[in-house]
Amino acid sequence: MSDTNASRDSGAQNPPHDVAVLGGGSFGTAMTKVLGENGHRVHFWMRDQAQADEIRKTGINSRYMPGVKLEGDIEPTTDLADAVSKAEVVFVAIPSKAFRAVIREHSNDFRDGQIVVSLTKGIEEHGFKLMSEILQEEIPRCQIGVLSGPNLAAEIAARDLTATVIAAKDPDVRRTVQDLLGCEYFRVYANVDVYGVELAGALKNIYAIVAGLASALDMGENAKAMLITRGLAEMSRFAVSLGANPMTFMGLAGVGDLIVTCTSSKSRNFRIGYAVGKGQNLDDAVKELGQVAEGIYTLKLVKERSEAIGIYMPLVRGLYEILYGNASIKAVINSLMMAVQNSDVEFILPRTISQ
Ligand SMILES: NC(=O)C1=CN([C@@H]2O[C@H](COP(=O)(O)OP(=O)(O)OC[C@H]3O[C@@H](n4cnc5c(N)ncnc54)[C@H](OP(=O)(O)O)[C@@H]3O)[C@@H](O)[C@H]2O)C=CC1
Ligand SMILES: O=C(CO)COP(=O)(O)O
Repeated sequence: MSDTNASRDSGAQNPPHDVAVLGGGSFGTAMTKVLGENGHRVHFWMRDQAQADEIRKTGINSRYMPGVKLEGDIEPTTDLADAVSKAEVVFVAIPSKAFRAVIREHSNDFRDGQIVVSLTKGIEEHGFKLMSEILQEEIPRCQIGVLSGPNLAAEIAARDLTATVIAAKDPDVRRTVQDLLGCEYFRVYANVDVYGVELAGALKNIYAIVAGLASALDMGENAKAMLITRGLAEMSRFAVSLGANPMTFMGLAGVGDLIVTCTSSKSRNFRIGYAVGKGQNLDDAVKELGQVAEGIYTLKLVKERSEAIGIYMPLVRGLYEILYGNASIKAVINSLMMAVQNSDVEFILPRTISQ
């Protein structure tokens, strides 16, 4: 598949590069599309040979993005070592549950100084590790970045105007990723708070589930605004206690991503919450979704961790009781509404500790 000229008019002003995208799901496909349209040669790795064959033949990933045609110099492959060896920059969009295993199996294929960027918004079960920490452990000789923001895959694939954040310690990594991805419909802002950007992307999935529940229950607009804003207070309280910069939560990777996933049924996490709010059981909702909803795993890990370190997260606790403890939604809402009335912005007015 090679149609480089068709794509050079899409806004890319930089010379073409060889890049790799690992993960053939919705987000890997969306980012492959941006990179391909920007004129880069994309070594697009997935584990399913039939899927790679289909993309090579038709340009379409019908399982994850039906009707979306990938244009440009796209090389679908099931050979990860080959994809990585040819790439200057590697983007990883593999769900958090499989992330370490895939990287570890191929750790020798990465080169010294190669830029590796995680696109994954999740947390590893054992040790509460974020994906950039896994990359640091498995391929420490690489330069690592994290891309996160309000980035619904389907909208990016439709070339809807979108912005995201590249977080990396090294300014060259930030600039390289901005140059590779930026175009007339996709803007890449920079941040140096890697931990905050990455944790924000994982945490907001929990509140997207809460928002889906609220939508299923036909809650009013006031309630939706309350949930989003208190979600922001709760996730930033937790993240700051672990070392994130509170200001990151005012940016695209914080409040930006929270807004998009809490207000859109295009979010898979929102859809899970909506289904449960309509009475469907969690397992059936996940099966029916057929794609990853990281929030259901993140919820468990954050509940455990917040309790271990003594951080008050009433929405996390309430959602956990609904999804995993069989609590009635009505009882949880009542207990949240009747809790001690407290500080709005606790970075200005500290919370009253009451429990
Ligand atoms: N979709 C979105 O809008 C966005 C997603 N993200 C994040 O990107 C990450 C990936 O999500 P997304 O692409 O949407 O997920 P999807 O559910 O759309 O696709 C999952 C992909 O991961 C692959 N996969 C699953 N297990 C393994 C494994 N063991 N080894 C190799 N590949 C595996 C699947 O392959 P197979 O089909 O063969 O099972 C499939 O290609 C998530 O962390 C998500 O939060 C971030 C921003 C936006
Ligand atoms: O992270 C996302 C948008 O920024 C995608 O959210 P979902 O995984 O809930 O679809």
